[in-house]
Amino acid sequence: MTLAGLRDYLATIWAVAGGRLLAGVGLTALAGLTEGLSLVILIPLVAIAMPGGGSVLSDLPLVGETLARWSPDLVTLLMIFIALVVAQALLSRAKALFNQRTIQDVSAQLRTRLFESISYARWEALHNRRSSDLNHALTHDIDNVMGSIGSVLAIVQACLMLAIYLVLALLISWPMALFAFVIGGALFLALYPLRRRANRHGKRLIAMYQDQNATVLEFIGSIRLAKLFAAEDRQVREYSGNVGRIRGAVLDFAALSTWGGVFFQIGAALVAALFVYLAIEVFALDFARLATLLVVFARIAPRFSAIQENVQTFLTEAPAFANYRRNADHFDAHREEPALSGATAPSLRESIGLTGVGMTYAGAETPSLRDVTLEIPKGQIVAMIGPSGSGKSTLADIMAGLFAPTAGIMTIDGVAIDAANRRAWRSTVASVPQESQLLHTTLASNLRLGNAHATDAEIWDALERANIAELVRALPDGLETVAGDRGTRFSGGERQRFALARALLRKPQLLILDEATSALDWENQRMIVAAITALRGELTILTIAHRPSLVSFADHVVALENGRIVEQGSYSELAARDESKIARMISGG
Ligand SMILES: Nc1ncnc2c1ncn2[C@@H]1O[C@H](COP(=O)(O)OP(=O)(O)OP(=O)(O)O)[C@@H](O)[C@H]1O
Repeated sequence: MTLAGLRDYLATIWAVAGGRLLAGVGLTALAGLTEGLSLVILIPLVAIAMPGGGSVLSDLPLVGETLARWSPDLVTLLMIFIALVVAQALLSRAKALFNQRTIQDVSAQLRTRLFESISYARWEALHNRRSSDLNHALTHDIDNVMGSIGSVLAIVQACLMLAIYLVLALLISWPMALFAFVIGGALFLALYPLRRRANRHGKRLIAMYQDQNATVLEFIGSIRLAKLFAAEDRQVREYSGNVGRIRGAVLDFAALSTWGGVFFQIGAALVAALFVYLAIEVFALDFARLATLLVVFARIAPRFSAIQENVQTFLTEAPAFANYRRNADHFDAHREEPALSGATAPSLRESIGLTGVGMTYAGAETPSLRDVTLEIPKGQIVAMIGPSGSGKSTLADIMAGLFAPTAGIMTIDGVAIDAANRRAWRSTVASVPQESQLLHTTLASNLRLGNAHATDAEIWDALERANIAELVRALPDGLETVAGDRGTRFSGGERQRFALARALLRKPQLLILDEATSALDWENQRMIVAAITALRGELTILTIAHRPSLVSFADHVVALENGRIVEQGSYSELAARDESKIARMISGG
């Protein structure tokens, strides 16, 4: 993580949880103090048990004389001890809750913020991204950032506790305290190369999890395909290979990171042995102080290793914040402005115009559309035909306001569709794609995706128009029937008719059917065509089709080839011309 990255990381946490962080530090300090005092109380306790212990008390710096004068009895000391431990336990609990809330708040904010950035990004910035990478960014990356915040809090708090213990230890015996801290610090620094290597391993692991995530998502999306091609073996091999690599990497990581603990434990034991030797042989420390110092250091050692472990976790997990930042910035830079402002969609009263429209996809060498000029009067049904790859879907996406063309303009009654009103225009367009999906919820909720405020009467009207009302009426749960995962409860033709009903509920200014009937049998095609034909004059419709039966009802037919319009006219006019595309389609050429 670069310095600027670290500053950004800390500033982000501070912006969400600034005040609470300070309160957390305050609670930690209080908990540390009470814990420290509950240890110091050991000195008078041990002193009471020792003959002539009074002199031990009066030798203590700062509080010695007061304690010696007060000379508390055993029961009082024990009660103070218990009170301190109770206070410390309650303070530690409050601190843990504070920490958890800070972590959850930051994570909720980062997740929502990234989700928003992705949701409002222009389609150009999204359509080529692997969905598994987006999933990874929203789940694993943020989980890692949460983990790293937990370690930052733990590091800050452990440092604070160390400072408190250091003061206590200095009060008890400053030469011994200095000795222990210098050696402890040196041990910590000596383990730096180990931490660096662990960090590199951590980064490798993140990349592997990302790969695994992609494999799983692709697998789930293509189970049917794998079955059809009997390619389960390949998928299982790919997955198990990935799992095996992750297993190896995690074990390597564990082998490496656990060495830190081993070295630290051995180092701490050596230091403790040396410490006891020096305390007895060189500094001739009394038993009460030696025992208390040993207890204090016994508490300090785990804190040092906690810092060591948390620094390691931080270095492994904090790079995810850089990923988060890169993604959020990328999608923000492609934000569809003004996504949330009140830009209104141009209203279609006369015609949709395309003038010299061209489209070259990012990274593509040749344009997918060139110089398309077309006028679609309101209320007309326009059919688009052309071979595969001729640019039909690209043109439909531009007309739906999903993409901005890279050349030329699209107008509604002469008003240009641009960055400012493209999203508003899109919200008045409805599309029925080649294969419609339904969400795993009730039919009513699925249909209301088209129009959240649609009344039941409007829903039934749309179902009638889409030729599917009868089927819904026959279902025991009617509109409350759950569609099943991706709508598998219904056939492809039924799903298409639900999708058409959903599109109609939107009362769109333009309805786009992108090969909406191509996957259907004759009966289902007939039903959809009947539904579309009944909308003539009422809606402006763009339909993309391969078969003549699916364009014969159109008012106007446009043929595309290699991204250009090569022919257009009325169906009957084109059908009558021997050499026309339509004539060739009808004769099966
Ligand atoms: N995201 C993309 N990046 C690069 N090239 C693309 C992208 N999407 C489509 N293309 C290319 O643009 C051309 C037009 O594609 P498009 O999907 O519009 O054709 P189509 O006529 O709808 O084809 P089909 O009938 O097979 O669906 C094709 O050559 C395709 O490879």
